[in-house]
Amino acid sequence: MALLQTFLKLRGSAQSVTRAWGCAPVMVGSKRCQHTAPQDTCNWQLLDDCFELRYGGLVMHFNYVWLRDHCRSASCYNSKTNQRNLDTGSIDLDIRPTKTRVDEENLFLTWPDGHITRYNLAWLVKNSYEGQKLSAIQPRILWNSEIYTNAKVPSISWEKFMSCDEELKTFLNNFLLYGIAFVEDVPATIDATETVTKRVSIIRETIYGRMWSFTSDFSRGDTAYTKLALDRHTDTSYFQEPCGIQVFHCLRHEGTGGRTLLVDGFYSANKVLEQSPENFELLSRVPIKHEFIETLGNHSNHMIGIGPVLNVYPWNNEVYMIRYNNYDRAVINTIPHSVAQRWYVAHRQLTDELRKPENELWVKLKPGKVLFIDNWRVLHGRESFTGLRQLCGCYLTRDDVLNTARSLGLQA
Ligand SMILES: C[N+](C)(C)CCCC[C@H](N)C(=O)O
Ligand SMILES: O=C(O)CCC(=O)C(=O)O
Ligand SMILES: [Fe+2]
Repeated sequence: MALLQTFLKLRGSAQSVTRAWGCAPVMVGSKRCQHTAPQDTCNWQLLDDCFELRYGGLVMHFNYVWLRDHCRSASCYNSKTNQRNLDTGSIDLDIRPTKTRVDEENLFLTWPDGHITRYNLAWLVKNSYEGQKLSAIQPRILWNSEIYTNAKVPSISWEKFMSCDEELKTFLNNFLLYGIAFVEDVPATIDATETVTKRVSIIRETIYGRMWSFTSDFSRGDTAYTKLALDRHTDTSYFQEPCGIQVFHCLRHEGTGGRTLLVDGFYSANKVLEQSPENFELLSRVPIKHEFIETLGNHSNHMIGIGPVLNVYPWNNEVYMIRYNNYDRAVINTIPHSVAQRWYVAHRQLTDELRKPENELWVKLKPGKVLFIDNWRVLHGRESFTGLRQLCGCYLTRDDVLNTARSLGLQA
């Protein structure tokens, strides 16, 4: 759908696209393609190092080995298992097609051994680098407190959530768009929290257990197990793959304070990108370490995670994960002194953005209200509190949550 929109948006500008040809065309062709707009033609050229295709307002370049590798014929690709049969290692790296033909909907290439590949033109648009570059892997709505509040995202109630797939789909759609979502009226027990969680996906067991429930008893070597305030952070930044989703359910609180703070890390990252691309680049290129060291009675834990603060897809600069935990950030020894100052400046800019009061969403978690947080995107924190407060929850594996979303027809 998104691609189709891109496609439609760009089509009008096709005529104005100009480009200096990289190398002398060997062969050119042109075909009016009836299935789109009347004047939507598709032009192609066999260049020395790639096949150039102009179609649907895009100028696309396909490497020849790529084209051979992506043959979807029955002998090259098993469409029952969606797996490649073709041995990529057997393709001549200097391969070129011997014949090219285009009809209304398809491109046909004949290879030196006589094998013919048919590519649907819309498939090529969708799967081209140029097409991919224009669309987001994950469409999102970046938010500050006002944007999120004005969006009036509805909470889903437990009964409907458990019984109706459409409700689960709405919930996941909101979760993917905003990075947070709530289920209300859940029985205030660990079991019910587990049930509601399993409706979404598979629980990720960690050093904290599967389902956990904690109070301020300092049973683990971490500030979370106290009554102290916690500044905004992502959890398990010290895992090589930080947990994708965090679930919180406050089962009881007899006291004051203890509100939960939520901040959209991608909103702030985007501000850094807009204001200072160099700072964004530093935060996305320079790897740092996070660490968790804990000594329990007869057992100890030492976790280390290495990666940049901002993890981005290099082809479109889309952020897909933020690691931000000033408590758990380890000694920095992965940055040469010549870069350290600039990195701290960049980190400060991101910190300033994350700390702007207008970016803070404060919620008081009450028994019955289960919060799902995208731990790769939305930072959480808490206000200090008094009295007995019991919080339960768990982590989810990200791949499996996205899998559920895709199975319901969502883009994830
Ligand atoms: C959620 N639970 C209480 C189980 C664990 C808390 C882990 C806290 C740790 N500093 C981190 O940020 O990962
Ligand atoms: O107590 C809270 O509200 C959250 C503490 C925390 O950051 C955590 O458990 O990960
Ligand atoms: Fe946390």
